[in-house]
Amino acid sequence: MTPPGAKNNARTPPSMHMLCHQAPVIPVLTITDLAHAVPLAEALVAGGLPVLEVTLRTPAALQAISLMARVPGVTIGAGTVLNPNNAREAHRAGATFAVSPGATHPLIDCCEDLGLPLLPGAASATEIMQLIDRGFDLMKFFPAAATGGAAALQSFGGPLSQVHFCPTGGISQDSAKDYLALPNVACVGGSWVAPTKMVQDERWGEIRQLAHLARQLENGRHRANGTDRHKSDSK
Ligand SMILES: O=C[C@H](O)COP(=O)(O)O
Ligand SMILES: CC(=O)C(=O)O
Repeated sequence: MTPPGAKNNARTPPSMHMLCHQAPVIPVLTITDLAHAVPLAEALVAGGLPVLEVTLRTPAALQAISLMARVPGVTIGAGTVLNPNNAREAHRAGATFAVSPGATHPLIDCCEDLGLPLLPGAASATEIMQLIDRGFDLMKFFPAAATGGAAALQSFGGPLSQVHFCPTGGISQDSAKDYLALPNVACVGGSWVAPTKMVQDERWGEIRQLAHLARQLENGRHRANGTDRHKSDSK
């Protein structure tokens, strides 16, 4: 239910749908060393994953977003956006979308004011319904594996079929297939394409390979979730 005082005009903008349909996987990145930001983004985009989420969990995150935003072909978003201040900082740094593990009305209102597309998180039918009330039809499902995985999303697809999801949390190259086969999954998010040790060791070629494998998950994506769908979303 929209509480008194909360604005009513938030919604999932068409651009957020388009981002989620650009590639089957959005890498979720936590950057500790700023020197890794650009080569990491280059490796991921070269492997076929152009939409990246940098979590605001490290002191380097905002500067990393600014640097990665300038890498050709990359669309950069901020993750772990928990409150209006996080949203404003991410927007100022150059993030073109925001991702949150949950959702609050102040965060939704702030992103709406900034014109910053938001992918809000939900993990239960009630949370999904509250976001539908705020106008959203595309959400993060977090923590995906721990909250019932693909089976839970399949069940939500019955009563809440108007909503599409980007499940994130505990997803691997293997389990991603089960999610992407569902008609209500737009894409999945995950850190497996940029493992911490591989980033620390600057093994960019291997990360590009992981991204390339993840891109191939496109082949098992549900037909309604292919690149054709976003054309109708953006009308
Ligand atoms: O906190 C979780 C991140 O959003 C991504 O989850 P993951 O590391 O399990 O892929
Ligand atoms: C986990 C998550 O949803 C985030 O960091 O944005």
